[in-house]
Amino acid sequence: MARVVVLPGDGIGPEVVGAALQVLREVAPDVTLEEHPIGGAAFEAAGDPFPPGTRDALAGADAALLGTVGGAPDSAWNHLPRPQRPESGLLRLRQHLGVFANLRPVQVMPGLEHLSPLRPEIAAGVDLLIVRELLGGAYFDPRRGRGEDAAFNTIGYSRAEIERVGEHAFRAAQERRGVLTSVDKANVLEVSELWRDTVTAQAQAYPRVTLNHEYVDSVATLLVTRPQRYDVLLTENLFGDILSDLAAVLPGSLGLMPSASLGARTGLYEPVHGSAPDIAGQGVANPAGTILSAALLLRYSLGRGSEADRVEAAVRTALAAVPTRDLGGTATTAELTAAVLRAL
Ligand SMILES: NC(=O)c1ccc[n+]([C@@H]2O[C@H](COP(=O)([O-])OP(=O)(O)OC[C@H]3O[C@@H](n4cnc5c(N)ncnc54)[C@H](O)[C@@H]3O)[C@@H](O)[C@H]2O)c1
Ligand SMILES: CC(C)[C@H](C(=O)O)[C@@H](O)C(=O)O
Ligand SMILES: [Mg+2]
Repeated sequence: MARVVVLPGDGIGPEVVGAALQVLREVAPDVTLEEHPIGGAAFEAAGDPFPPGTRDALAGADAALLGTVGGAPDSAWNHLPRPQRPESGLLRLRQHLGVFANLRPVQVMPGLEHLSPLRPEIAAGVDLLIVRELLGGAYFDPRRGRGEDAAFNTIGYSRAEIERVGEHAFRAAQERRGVLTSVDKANVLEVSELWRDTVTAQAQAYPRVTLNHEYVDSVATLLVTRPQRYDVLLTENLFGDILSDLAAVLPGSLGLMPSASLGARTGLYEPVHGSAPDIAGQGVANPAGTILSAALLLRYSLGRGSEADRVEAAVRTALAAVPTRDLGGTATTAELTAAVLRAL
């Protein structure tokens, strides 16, 4: 029987995960859901943002569903030694699982164009996928350091690291509209030169995919002015972090953005947004990104594509009927969740 490890985390994490669990229990009642602490909550409980108990629970699990980690700007957590901070717990979780390919789909769902702050002719029909490398680059490179008046980080990638995430992007493009845009800064960075060379060589194996290379600064503009030109975007870790928050403008809110992190037996599913300390505890967070992440979990880790389709359709219906506050509506977390459950 399938087993999913549930990691609510901090801030709005428990609120949005609570919503997704209601949906999962409805469409997949046979799946075992097991909650464990992560992030600041785990630091408070166990002195470690990724405690051994949570790590052990992941062994043999089919998937993990994560909420969010991290505190407000003035949180004491931000002054802990870096390995004890909530965000380090999340990075260690990703590394422990070995999930190097982070898929962040961005869709303006039919009938929900009005939720985008962009003009309808720009937003309508947008359906793109950001494939973000998740275990390399500046985030994990050991060549880093901080002195009193100087500090440095390094963006290092090996050909093998680029190839393995590239494979996910090429395969996704092949199954979609066949256009892959590799995002880099090859006009300035050597690491981007290697990225570009590697992806170009890989393209030989995917004759049905058209490969383009674009500079990340230019993509930042085109993503919100001409988003319909993109199908799959492949990018390194830090560029992908930034571009995926920017892409949230397209559907209308960070609260709508799901993600799937793949590459290992146990997939990790989490919304793209953070712990939103400004609205945490108020019951107004948009749970759609987490519910849609649960749909990705059903599709990719549990092989239940039809249930995933059902959940996605229900979210679309619910958002059209009762948009949450981040989308200009008034629905609370509970009201949107109830609407999703009704629409299933
Ligand atoms: N994956 C993660 O766990 C993750 C991701 C990003 C940031 N963080 C952490 O979260 C904390 C806050 O970061 P931040 O403020 O830069 O980013 P954030 O994504 O938490 O919030 C940015 C803005 O978007 C809003 N927002 C985000 N999610 C929403 C939702 N579901 N519904 C409605 N509104 C939503 C917030 O209210 C806020 O105004 C920090 O500690 C940061 O390190 C965690
Ligand atoms: C919280 C942080 C470590 C994380 C990241 O930078 O990967 C987040 O911003 C994300 O996008 O998932
Ligand atoms: Mg981010």
